[in-house]
Amino acid sequence: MSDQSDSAPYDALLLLSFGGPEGPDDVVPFLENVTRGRGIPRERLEEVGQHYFLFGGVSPINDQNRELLAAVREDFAAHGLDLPVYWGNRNWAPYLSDTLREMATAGHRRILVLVTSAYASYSGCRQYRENLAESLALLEDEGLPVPRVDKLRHYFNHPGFVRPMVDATLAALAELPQDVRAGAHLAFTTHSVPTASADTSGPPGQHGDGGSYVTQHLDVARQIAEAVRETTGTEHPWQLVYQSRSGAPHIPWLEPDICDHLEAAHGAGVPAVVMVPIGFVSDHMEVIYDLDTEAAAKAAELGLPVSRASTVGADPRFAAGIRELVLERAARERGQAVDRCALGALGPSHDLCPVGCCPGRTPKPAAAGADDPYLEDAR
Ligand SMILES: CC1=C(CCC(=O)O)c2cc3nc(cc4[nH]c(cc5[nH]c(cc1n2)c(C)c5CCC(=O)O)c(CCC(=O)O)c4C)C(CCC(=O)O)=C3C
Ligand SMILES: [Fe+2]
Repeated sequence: MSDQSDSAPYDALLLLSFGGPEGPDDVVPFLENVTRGRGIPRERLEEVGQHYFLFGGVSPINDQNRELLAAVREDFAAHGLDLPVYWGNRNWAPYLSDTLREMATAGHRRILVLVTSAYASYSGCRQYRENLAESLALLEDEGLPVPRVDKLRHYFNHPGFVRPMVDATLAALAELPQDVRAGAHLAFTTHSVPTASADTSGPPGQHGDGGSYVTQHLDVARQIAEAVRETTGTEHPWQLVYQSRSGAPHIPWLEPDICDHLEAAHGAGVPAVVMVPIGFVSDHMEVIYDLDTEAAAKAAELGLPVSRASTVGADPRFAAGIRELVLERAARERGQAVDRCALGALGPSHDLCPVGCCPGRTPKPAAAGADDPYLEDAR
């Protein structure tokens, strides 16, 4: 076993997230940051801006990341792990490049990165790796030392992620009226992405038919449904569905959408649905608008009872899982053999994204993978 407090060779952990607006004046510039060069129709942007304005122009995501940071720091301290934890975002302050500059200036040279997305996909993995490469290039231009960055493996099947989601699903089931509870179906939801992007998610050997993105979500959904059956003694039929689609209508994205699914379920006589947003790690805007507002309104219109499971957020078990993943990776970087904890059928994910993992539409340099331009030593 690895030393419980040895995170060497790493000297810092970086929480890397999406970012969100913190007031009405932030909404438009935030959306411009998100959609720069991504060809999202103008009407969709105006509509999404309204989602934020409905909540006073504030996304809950930044506060949720502050809570996660606090939980991770608390967990590290309680376990004698002396590793500073920083936070940077792709689309809003604190911006990744500012945080990395601060880290490099503070003397950090080996940085481990945790992204707030548990799965393989361009948006949830490679795009963050591109953001890291861009920020490192900026440091280089500024004449600052360029730290080496590594990214933690995908944690979708780590108990620190799965166990809180099981409990959240049980709690959401318990919220349903008793007379419809036993017949409830589970709708596991995640962000829709273009099918072309899903099909090329994960390492090249896993491309095709939804790629790693869909396979990994199905693995989590199956585990949660199975754990719920073991606990309640009731088998709840389940399906993986999608939400938050944003592309132009002629481009195929993963389907069915949660709202269409609710309508179909109601039409088929399903008495209630529990929505389980396994695709997200906190109850941010995609959850509180797309599920709690839009899908809930659809369900109310249909007269279909629904409830929604919470995401892991700052659950102490998630923080503990992050510590375990940090210690695991540190030990492996030191050349030590360690247990690599993973539930479900897929096994622990790769440490280093191989060449061709989750490609974008236009090739860009990406850090923290086999094709990292800043990786001097062959690994
Ligand atoms: C896979 C995935 C995740 C999960 C993994 C992860 O967490 O990273 C995710 C998370 C999030 N997405 C978020 C917000 C947005 N995503 C957008 C647009 C898009 N997302 C995409 C994918 C994903 N997105 C894609 C393929 C697009 C199309 C444009 C493009 O190809 O890039 C847009 C533009 C407007 C629109 O919705 O069309 C917004 C505002 C927020 C913040 C919420 C908050 O503020 O609380 C979060 C956490
Ligand atoms: Fe998104």
